[in-house]
Amino acid sequence: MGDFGSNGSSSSMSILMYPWLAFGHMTAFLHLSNKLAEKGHKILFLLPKKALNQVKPLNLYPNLITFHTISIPQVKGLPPGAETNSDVPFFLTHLLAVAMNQTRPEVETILCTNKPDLVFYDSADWIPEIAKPVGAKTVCFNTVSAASIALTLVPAAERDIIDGKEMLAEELAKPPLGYPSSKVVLLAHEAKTLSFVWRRHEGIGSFFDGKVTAMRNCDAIAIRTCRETEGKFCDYIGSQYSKPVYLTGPVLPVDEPNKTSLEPRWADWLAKFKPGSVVFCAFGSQPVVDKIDQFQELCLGLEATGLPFLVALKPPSGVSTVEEALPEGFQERVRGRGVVYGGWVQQPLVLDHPSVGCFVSHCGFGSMWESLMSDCQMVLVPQHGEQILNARLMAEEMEVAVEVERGDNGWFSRRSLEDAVKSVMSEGSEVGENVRKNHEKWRCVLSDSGFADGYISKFEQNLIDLVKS
Ligand SMILES: O=c1ccn([C@@H]2O[C@H](COP(=O)(O)OP(=O)(O)O[C@H]3OC[C@@H](O)[C@H](O)[C@H]3O)[C@@H](O)[C@H]2O)c(=O)[nH]1
Ligand SMILES: [O-]c1cc(O)cc2[o+]c(-c3ccc(O)cc3)c(O[C@@H]3O[C@H](CO)[C@@H](O)[C@H](O)[C@H]3O)cc12
Repeated sequence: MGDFGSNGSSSSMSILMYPWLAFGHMTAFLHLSNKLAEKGHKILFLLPKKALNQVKPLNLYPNLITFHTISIPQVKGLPPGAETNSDVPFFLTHLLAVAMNQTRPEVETILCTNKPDLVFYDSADWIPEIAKPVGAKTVCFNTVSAASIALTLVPAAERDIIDGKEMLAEELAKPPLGYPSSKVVLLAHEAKTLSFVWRRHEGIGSFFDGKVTAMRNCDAIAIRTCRETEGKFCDYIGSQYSKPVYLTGPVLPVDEPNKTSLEPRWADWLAKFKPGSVVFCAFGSQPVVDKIDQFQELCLGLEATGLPFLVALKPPSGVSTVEEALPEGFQERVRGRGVVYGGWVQQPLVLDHPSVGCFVSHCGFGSMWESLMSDCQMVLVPQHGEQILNARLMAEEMEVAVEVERGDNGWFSRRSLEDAVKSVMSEGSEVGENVRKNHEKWRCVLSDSGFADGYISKFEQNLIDLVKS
């Protein structure tokens, strides 16, 4: 680890990063590490062994960013060998948090050995307790939208749970006092997906308790967002916690001159189609479409658009490959114009391909930024609370995307998917023109050369001041 860890002795800071064990989070922490390494700061990045191969290629500064693998203990109830939440069904996520808590002694040893100036974390709410004694300042870095934190993870959102009784959907949907938006909210049936937030688990309490502790005990809260899109939510969070909220801006990887190129199998396949004609669909790094019927509605909706499409999705629950989940006769019908792939594709590069004109996304926060920076039309199929809020931000506040309609049972149909895609892709569609125009405006603001750099420079200054304080 060389001379990592100066505890403020030079202008270059040493920073330890320990993100939540999920690719969406690790990727965002690594993008931020790249930005800080670009300014000469040293990073020690903790992550589980199995994640290393996927995350390592994103490291643009191997001389300044060092990976240190952490052993994730086997916790009863978790699938054997589980290390990230890609390995764990959603309802068992709390057990992964239990496993992460058990890494505390190992992290404490690393801290004592390295004595960094700063520690960045999001889920490991005990970090401040072990960082303070070694003189490190702590930053709780949130990779999700400020809106989703403001709605559920502030002290005013505390709920009384009586004897483990599940809360009613109406109760879950109620925004906390002073919440600054009437558009970025959830309908009652959507709010049911928030019940995990306040549910208590033996030994670790609730997700709410963990996040509020993480933000109460840090020296500063950081959020991967910008004032232009989420200023009022950031101010609300700052006032709820009475502490500084530093914004990093979008933190997207820059176009490197020698960056890796899109895998030839996708580049060649996409090149067969007209510019802007292909619909790309991906739902992030976690298995999200649980139900085989919804998976099939998605496929059939894309088929019905008549457009070429590339889908990169994990198989739904109950099957081990996407092929097993496809509707009958589907592959034969769409051969030559539609592909459903169960593996990982290079999403930012696919979005950048000239043939791709529409992105059907689950609206994870990483995907939201990537799609905003692209010139694709955007169709949103959010699955969980946080993604639904991101979708509301994009569709209702920014008016840059169209959200697929769902019935009262929360399900979408092939028809609603087809309609949403056609509404943004058909020539002369008023809705399509409106979102294209608004998206273009935002893309210009966000991709202005000084925009992201301005955020990172200000963020770096915030950190320097914090370390000196
Ligand atoms: O096939 C794929 C799928 C995904 N990806 C990448 O994986 C990342 C996925 O991140 P997202 O934030 O969109 O979505 P995830 O569902 O994985 O993340 C989850 O945790 C982090 C939160 O900020 C998200 O809101 C939450 O949904 C994106 O950067 C995307 O480009 C690929 O490169 N290829
Ligand atoms: O679904 C969510 C709804 C909501 O209003 C807020 C959140 O916040 C977070 C979050 C995560 C990390 C932070 O530092 C702050 C907030 C959510 O994170 C997701 O939680 C899932 C369940 O534990 C987890 O599987 C996923 O990896 C996280 O991204 C969700 C909501």
